[in-house]
Amino acid sequence: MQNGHADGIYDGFSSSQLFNQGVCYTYDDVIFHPGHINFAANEVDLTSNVTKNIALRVPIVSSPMDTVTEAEMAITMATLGGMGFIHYNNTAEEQLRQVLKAKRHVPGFIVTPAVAAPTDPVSKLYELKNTRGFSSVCVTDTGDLGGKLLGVVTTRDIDFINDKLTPLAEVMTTDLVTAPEGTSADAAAALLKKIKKNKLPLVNAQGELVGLATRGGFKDARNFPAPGAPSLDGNGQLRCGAAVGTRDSDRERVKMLWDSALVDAVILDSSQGDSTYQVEMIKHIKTAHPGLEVIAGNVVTGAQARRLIEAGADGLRVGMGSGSICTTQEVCAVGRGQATAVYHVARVANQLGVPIIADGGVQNSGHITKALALGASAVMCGSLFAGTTEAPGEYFMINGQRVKKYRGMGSLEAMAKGSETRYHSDTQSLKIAQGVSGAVKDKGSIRKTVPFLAQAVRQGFQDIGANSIKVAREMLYNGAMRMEARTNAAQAEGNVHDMLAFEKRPW
Ligand SMILES: NC(=O)C1=CN([C@@H]2O[C@H](COP(=O)(O)OP(=O)(O)OC[C@H]3O[C@@H](n4cnc5c(N)ncnc54)[C@H](O)[C@@H]3O)[C@@H](O)[C@H]2O)C=CC1
Ligand SMILES: O=c1[nH]c(=O)c2[nH+]cn([C@@H]3O[C@H](COP(=O)(O)O)[C@@H](O)[C@H]3O)c2[nH]1
Ligand SMILES: [K+]
Repeated sequence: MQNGHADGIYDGFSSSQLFNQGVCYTYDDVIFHPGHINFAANEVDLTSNVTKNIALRVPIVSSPMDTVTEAEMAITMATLGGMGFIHYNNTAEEQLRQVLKAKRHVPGFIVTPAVAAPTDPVSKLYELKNTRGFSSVCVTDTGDLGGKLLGVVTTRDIDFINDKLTPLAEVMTTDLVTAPEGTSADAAAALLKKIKKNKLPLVNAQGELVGLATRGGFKDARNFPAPGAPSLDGNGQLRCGAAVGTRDSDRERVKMLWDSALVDAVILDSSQGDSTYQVEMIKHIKTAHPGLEVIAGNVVTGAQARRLIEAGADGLRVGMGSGSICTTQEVCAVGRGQATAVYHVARVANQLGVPIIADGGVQNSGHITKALALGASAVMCGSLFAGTTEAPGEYFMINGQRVKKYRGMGSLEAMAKGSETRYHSDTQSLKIAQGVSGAVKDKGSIRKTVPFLAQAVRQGFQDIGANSIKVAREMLYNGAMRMEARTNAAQAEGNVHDMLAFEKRPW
């Protein structure tokens, strides 16, 4: 037997013993016993399903929140082997635009190229340089990606232009080397090397700008860990999901996202998913768009899970009140400790063949290992990815710290933005906040964070003695995975202590 109970004396608890004592635990309360290692950490296979039919090499997804996931986050998550879910605190058209942008993106190319109109003034480039660090801009007839490419302006073109209102059309370079749509990132990099230019616009047969490769972008990529295989759909496009509600207008939204963008999965976004609204929506989607994966939730009990699975859910999101910005447990007195919620929902869902996503409360790699080892097939993160380069919004300063906004989707501020569709028409006239709004520190790019998180999780699985999520699952349910709850003192001991000064850098 694994984990040291060969002599018949049981050390620690099995999962079913630990989680059936009338106490709910969260990640920090629980600790695993080490198992036996007979494989390298690099050999640990984290491939796992986020829905019945979508597997991810890196089972980490970004939350559908308006300060976490728009196209840039979704593109980068999928490029790294994970996946992003576009929020729906916007119009259906805006959400579709974001999903399309992600689905059409080719990994290796610039995610959000700077594009201007020929009538835009030279000052526009200075503005782009200040706000986004760009030193050049593509000029198209519409001023947007998808418009006919007319030229490129770099800072070199405008160095000696004194009148900052001069239209870009007068200074742009029109003699351009371009590559056709469909050029691979490797071919684009090779061409840039050969032509000794900084920019390579991609154009389609109509001469419209569809993408941009830059020398800086390829050079930059070398500073990050190699991303590995991206998460792709059957057509070779990046995977991308989206959140929706359960109102009538959401049926239209889902239809648009599916018909126009082949969105991979929709999340029915609610704090309490066990409702007739969700049951009906799941049935509607599975009938109207059978190829589309539906993730329902959120739930925290086996009974809730069973109802949504029986309605046809392809995945479940688990967590109520565990999020860093959540006040649901305080305001509504309903929820569950996240480790216990993950364990119990996973037990039911795994039996019924439906994967679950542990959503909220993930603060570090150890929490991801715990969620996956306790039965989740993927984790969803908000706060961990808020404040990164890829998160929506601009950086600003608070007390000398560079920060970005992060807010709960049930905060007054977020509701005020989305209230028209979501709350205005409701019977509920008094709005009660279930989340807060604030800011988080600049965390740099997720291109660094996600690979390191995945590697730390592989290391955790190695310590547990499981070389894959499948093996961990067997150990969880046959009692081989041993664990205990930690007292407050044991938790304190597990953290850094008795240091006068130290720097805690995870990687
Ligand atoms: N995971 C968590 O712990 C929590 C998450 N949140 C997030 O905040 C946002 C808002 O969450 P909720 O307030 O739960 O949103 P919600 O849209 O599910 O619920 C808002 C109100 O509308 C009602 N409602 C829902 N669908 C309806 C329908 N089809 N017809 C009529 N009434 C309907 C609900 O019963 C509720 O009273 C979501 O993004 C959610 O993910 C909020 C609280 C907790
Ligand atoms: O009680 C809540 N009020 C809110 O306003 C709110 N907004 C998001 N969420 C949920 O929190 C998750 C993100 O949690 P983390 O920041 O801990 O990753 C998300 O993925 C959601 O499940 C909310 N919960
Ligand atoms: K909370």
